[in-house]
Amino acid sequence: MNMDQLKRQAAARALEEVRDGMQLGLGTGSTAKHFVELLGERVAAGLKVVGVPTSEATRADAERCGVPLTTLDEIDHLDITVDGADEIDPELNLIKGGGGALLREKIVAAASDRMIVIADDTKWVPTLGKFPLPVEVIPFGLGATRRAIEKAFAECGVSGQMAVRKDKGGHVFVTDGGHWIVDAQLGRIVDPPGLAKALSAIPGVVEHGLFIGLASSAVLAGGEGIRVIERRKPKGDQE
Ligand SMILES: O=C(CO)[C@H](O)[C@H](O)COP(=O)(O)O
Repeated sequence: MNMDQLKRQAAARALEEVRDGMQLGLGTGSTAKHFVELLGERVAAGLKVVGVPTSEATRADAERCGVPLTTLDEIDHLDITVDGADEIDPELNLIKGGGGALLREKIVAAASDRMIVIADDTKWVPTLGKFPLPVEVIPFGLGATRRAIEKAFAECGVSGQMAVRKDKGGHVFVTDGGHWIVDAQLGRIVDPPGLAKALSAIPGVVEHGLFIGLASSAVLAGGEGIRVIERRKPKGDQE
């Protein structure tokens, strides 16, 4: 089975949790796209759900697949968000933002009763950090923001090269919110909750790709089948 088939399997397993009448957060990326497509098939067969997309790309996919959409202004909570991840550790802390949608993804995940992470099992790591950590920043004052980020890294025992993300054409990548992303090659993040807190305190940092205490479960598809890992601590508990 190839990687894409594994991603689709994980998406199909998460879909089993969806019930009629649910309000769903729709993630971004190649794995989340499988979920939206499979959800669209269920909607065509009569399932009643509404979704909040985490990016303009997912909005377009959901519209194409016939999934009815709403916003977090029109509804007061989401039952489940299903989204991919770039890395998942045994505490179900995540690195997200490889697709650049981390800000909306975090807003949507935080508004959800449950967040189910779907991935092929190569995303499962003992320690976060091999995947470059995305930090979404305001372009104004970027030099000052970068220095503050470096200081936060040093205080949290990590260091590494930082680069402003570029698109395929070599232009600065601009997020759906109009911000830029700095990707930091940290290698090994020893204290993800501590680093998340330090980055969140920096003026100029809009959001970062550390998702701490947000995932309720992870569905990992691999050569030997599907593993579902449940978070031990309640949602929002960062200790
Ligand atoms: O965080 C994300 C987008 O901002 C994605 O969930 C993450 O990059 C995983 O993507 P994929 O499913 O394509 O591997």
